[in-house]
Amino acid sequence: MATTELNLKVVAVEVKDVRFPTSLQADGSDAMHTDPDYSCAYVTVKLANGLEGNGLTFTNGRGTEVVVQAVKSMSYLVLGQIVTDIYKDFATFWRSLTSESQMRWIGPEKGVTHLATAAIINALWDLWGKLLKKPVWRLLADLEPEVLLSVIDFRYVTNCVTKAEALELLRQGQKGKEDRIKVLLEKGYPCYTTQAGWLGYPDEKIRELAQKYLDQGYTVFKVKVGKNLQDDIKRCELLRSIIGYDRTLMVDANQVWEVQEAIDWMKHLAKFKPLWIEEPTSPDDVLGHAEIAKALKPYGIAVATGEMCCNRVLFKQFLQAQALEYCQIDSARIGGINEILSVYLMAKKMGVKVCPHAGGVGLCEMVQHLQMWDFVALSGTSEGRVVEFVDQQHEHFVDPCVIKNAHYMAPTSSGYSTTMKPESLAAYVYPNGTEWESMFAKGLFHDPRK
Ligand SMILES: C[C@H](O)[C@@H](O)CC(=O)C(=O)O
Ligand SMILES: [Mg+2]
Repeated sequence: MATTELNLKVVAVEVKDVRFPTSLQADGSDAMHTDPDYSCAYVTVKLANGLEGNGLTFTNGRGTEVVVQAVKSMSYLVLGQIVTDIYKDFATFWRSLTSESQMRWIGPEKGVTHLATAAIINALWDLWGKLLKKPVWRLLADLEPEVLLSVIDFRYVTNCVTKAEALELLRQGQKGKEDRIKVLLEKGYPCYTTQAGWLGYPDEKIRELAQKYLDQGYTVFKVKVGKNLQDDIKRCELLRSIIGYDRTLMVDANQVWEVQEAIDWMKHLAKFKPLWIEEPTSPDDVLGHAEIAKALKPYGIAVATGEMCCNRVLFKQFLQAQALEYCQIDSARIGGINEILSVYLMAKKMGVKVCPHAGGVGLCEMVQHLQMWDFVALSGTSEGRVVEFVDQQHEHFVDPCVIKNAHYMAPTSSGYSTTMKPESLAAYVYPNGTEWESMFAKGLFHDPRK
């Protein structure tokens, strides 16, 4: 083996359980997840030459330990590989993770194994960007359409989009690409905020935050609903009184309702003119979402979902059944970029707008790259599209997302913006991090080691 190849050998795959005590302030709370501790399984893939790729999947508190174990169980598939061999036939490598004969049984392609896949795959994309010295959005945009397609496993989606159709869509996307890159570098990509709308926040905090983000130039806001109708009405009234009716409001129920309940509840909130109801019911209920979408159409309310959609197959069904009008891909739930690209391609073919989810550790950092690639090289537009922005945990990243005038600025550093600061890892690794030790000592959380 040549020395260059040996330098590119994966010599270690490490995973850390990293947690933040967000439940203390009800940050990130919704009707279903009332006390989330924003967390991640943080993966580092190390090459013999010392270069490292970092990837993560978003989790909530205790669930992290299960994902960490899944990453450990799958890491043998990455260890010892020459990383450039992976990139030469990335779709095959991706399938080797998702179809590993024994691990597959506890998925397949969903839940913990798929979250672990996402963390590993995200680390490999970060590494690819670092090797080529490009931010991932640019790496994706620079790949020839044929090469880009070679990373995608089309198994199970060819009755929605074939490889040949995908190639055509990508070729179309090449037209005007350089101009759009210029626009992106200058203006960035539009975002909305959920920060003023967490369910556990008192009214005064909502008022303050809504005003703060309004003053910063935000025109699109999302608020959590679904626990108590009278409270929802009060919260929507409050937000509308601050942002007015010229700006956009969305509501998010995080899966708490039955199908009919969702329809009835939303009729009461229709007067607040929400653009969409997000996750009205179970994330697996394609036909239920279709029923809700049909019933709420006359009220001008669209259905958005996807942050807990488990894989490309379910996204395909949502699209085929016209069960969503806004497709909310999540950068860390389905199997990483390779699979997410197939969802973008299906959404493009079906004429559905992608408005990514980003409430969680590192999700804003990653998802900006994907939506920027879409703007530059696939959909060719940001019209009617917006990426979520949640102002949490960015300070722990080496290359955090940058927002100006309610737009994500295009990242310029190499990689996927997923590298966390060593001092943050030392403080928040669970349960031995210095911050956790101090919170246990203060009695704020139970120490699991006792
Ligand atoms: C538990 C998470 O904070 C969730 O509420 C995020 C979410 O639904 C969103 O950002 O949308
Ligand atoms: Mg949501």
